[in-house]
Amino acid sequence: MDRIRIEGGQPLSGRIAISGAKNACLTLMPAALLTDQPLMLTNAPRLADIATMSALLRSLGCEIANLQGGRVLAISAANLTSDTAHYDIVRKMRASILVLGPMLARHGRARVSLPGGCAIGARPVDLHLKGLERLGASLTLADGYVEAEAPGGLVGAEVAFPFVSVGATENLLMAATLARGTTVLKNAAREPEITDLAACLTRMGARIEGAGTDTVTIEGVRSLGAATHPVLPDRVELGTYMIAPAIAGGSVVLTGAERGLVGALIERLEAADIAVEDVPEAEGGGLRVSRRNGRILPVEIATAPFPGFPTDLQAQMMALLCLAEGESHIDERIFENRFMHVPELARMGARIDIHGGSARITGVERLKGAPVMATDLRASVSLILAGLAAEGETVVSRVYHLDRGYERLEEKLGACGARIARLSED
Ligand SMILES: CC(=O)N[C@H]1[C@@H](OP(=O)(O)OP(=O)(O)OC[C@H]2O[C@@H](n3ccc(=O)[nH]c3=O)[C@H](O)[C@@H]2O)O[C@H](CO)[C@@H](O)[C@@H]1O
Ligand SMILES: C=C(OP(=O)(O)O)C(=O)O
Repeated sequence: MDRIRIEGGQPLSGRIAISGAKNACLTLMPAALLTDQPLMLTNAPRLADIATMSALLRSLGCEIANLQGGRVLAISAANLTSDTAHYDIVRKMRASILVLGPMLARHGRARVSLPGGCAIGARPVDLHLKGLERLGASLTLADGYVEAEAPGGLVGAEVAFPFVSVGATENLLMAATLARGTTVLKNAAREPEITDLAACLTRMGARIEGAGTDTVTIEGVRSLGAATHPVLPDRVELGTYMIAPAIAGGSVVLTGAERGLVGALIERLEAADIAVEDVPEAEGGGLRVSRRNGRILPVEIATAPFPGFPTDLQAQMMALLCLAEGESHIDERIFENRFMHVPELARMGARIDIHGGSARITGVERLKGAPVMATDLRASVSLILAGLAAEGETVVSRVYHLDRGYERLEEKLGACGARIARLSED
């Protein structure tokens, strides 16, 4: 298993190009199941999770061509050969559940393994299932699989989510594009990935209004067609690399970055006395993030659905606040067990107390390098960030978690002066 070694204490300077969004691509790929015409996704990230979604779609009979070294995915679901998403793939990645809505909408039948819990929480999919039932699907559970049927096709309905779910909104949005009549999704997620999915579905011929607000209306159409769609920039990768110069010192320009994707992060970084500036288009555009002289200021954070502070940046922000002058607080309100990075950060000298979903972080003057273990995707990258600032050597093991969501991480940070290397082992 590969490990990543970091020699900390190097201020960063340079440019980092932001890749296409993992979480957008993971919902755009299953959208291809809605049509027998090709869907071409440009600006796709090259990540383990994308390979897993490709494997899942291929297991259903999709043909996928990786063009331009995987930057462009050409997906055809013209000849589906299976209606079953098997456990051995689904267990690797929860986003696999996103094939359920599109398969059911186009074929009136789908069998998808239930994903099961994961490190950051139980993560049930009840909202996905109840929503599809509202559209007329009949669902049964057998052998750990959801068996879904709608032989006469799905029928539009009002679906009011009791709380915001990104995945359930995506599954229902896709399913509703081919349902008979009008579907109204209430209390829908407003994440940029939802807006991107709606834009792609619209290019394919879907009729959608209100994406990006909490009420989305979909007029079902008989069929969808071919489209080419660029995957939006990855706001979690962007946010992670914005925190890198904040914690390590220096100044980094993030290209392909959009302020609107990370508004809540920018607001908290500025409160912590980190400078975030727009780079003029004439100079290539993007955002410049710089550490000011002196200590980081402590801040209060509560994670929330978009446009609130994203749970996917909570661990990275906690790493930064370990070095603040004073006491910060973080409330994790989306997932019940998303503090696995805390004991690892503590091994590097951080002072963090956890009470339920709340963390109190008492800033220390410096962190010290240590061998640490990655437990999930964002927890792993918070250890990389801490390692950039720490004195001495940090070695992060189990980096396969990182490879799910960060493309060429060592290269991107190394180009800005970080002393970071992958230790490959067979
Ligand atoms: C592939 C992808 O896009 N993953 C993102 C997506 O995950 P995902 O779509 O799984 O997250 P949700 O927004 O659905 O989850 C929000 C909360 O609702 C709960 N819940 C969700 C569905 C359901 O049927 N029942 C239920 O109880 C979850 O356990 C969680 O506590 O949004 C999360 C919240 O922004 C991000 O952290 C993930 O990176
Ligand atoms: C939690 C994440 O992904 P997933 O929903 O695929 O587990 C993430 O991207 O941080």
